[in-house]
Amino acid sequence: MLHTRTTAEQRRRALRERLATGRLLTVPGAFNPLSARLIQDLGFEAAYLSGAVLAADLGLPDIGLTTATEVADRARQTTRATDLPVLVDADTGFGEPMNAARTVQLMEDAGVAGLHLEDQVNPKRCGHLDGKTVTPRAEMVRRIRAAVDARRDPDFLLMARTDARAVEGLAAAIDRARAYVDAGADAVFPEALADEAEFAAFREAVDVPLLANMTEFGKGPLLDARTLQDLGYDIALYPVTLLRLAMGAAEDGLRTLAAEGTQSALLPRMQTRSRLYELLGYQEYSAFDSAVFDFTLPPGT
Ligand SMILES: C[C@](O)(C(=O)O)[C@H](CC(=O)O)C(=O)O
Ligand SMILES: [Mg+2]
Repeated sequence: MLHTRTTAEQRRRALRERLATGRLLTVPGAFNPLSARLIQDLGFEAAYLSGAVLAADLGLPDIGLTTATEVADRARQTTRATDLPVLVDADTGFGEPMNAARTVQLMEDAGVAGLHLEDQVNPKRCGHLDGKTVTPRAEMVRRIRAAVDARRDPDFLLMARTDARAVEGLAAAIDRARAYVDAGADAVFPEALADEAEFAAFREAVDVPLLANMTEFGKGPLLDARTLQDLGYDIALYPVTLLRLAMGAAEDGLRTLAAEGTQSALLPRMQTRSRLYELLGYQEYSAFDSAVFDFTLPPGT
């Protein structure tokens, strides 16, 4: 019902154990808490909270306008709706290394399983935009060390993202990733790699779990799960996929409604009331106390 069944510690452990299997973990981004539940219901084993999606959800571009507490609030809402481990996009850590430290504790308190911090300067921008600027390597190392020191649950996953590929080239990005691992990062997110050979080079050079960002309409190729598994990647991330699908469907639907004056033609594309109720667990609430409410649904709804 209202509650989930696992603790934050159990989910963090589950994510660690899942990563240790060496099998590719496919992680879709939830665009709201309900979609996190859908991700769980369809058998995925982790969900992502994207900075780009949260910003877009608020009608903002992904240029560092959202705050640590806004992200933590959404994270808490999300972890209440699913038992899956949730990985959170913590951008640059929202300021100085001490802000990154506070961000780690906020996210631990929000029940998430891990986060990634990137080496862009503040304010950051989407990793697939041009004109990014990265911090000096030593600054990012301080950011990571501060995050590691702040972490209270050793299973909380701290992932370092480097945006250096697009700024300083592949070799520099790899050097940075190694330095970030030495500083205590548990996993690495190499952003905006150009092709499969670059994915392979990164794998060759770095010893910790690696995340492949399969975001659409970006700078990199969309590699399928088999290819990523063969390349030795650990996480395939689909950060904005569900939002793009949902917004595409919403836009089409609005056009149809405006043109036809009724939504009737759209019904086959809609999630039905019964499917929504199934996802929300209505039956369980009703079984708990049918005096509170009961319901029957007409067939086909
Ligand atoms: C992964 C990412 O950081 C995100 O916020 O989801 C974005 C995704 C995107 O803008 O497509 C990024 O790659 O910077
Ligand atoms: Mg982001």
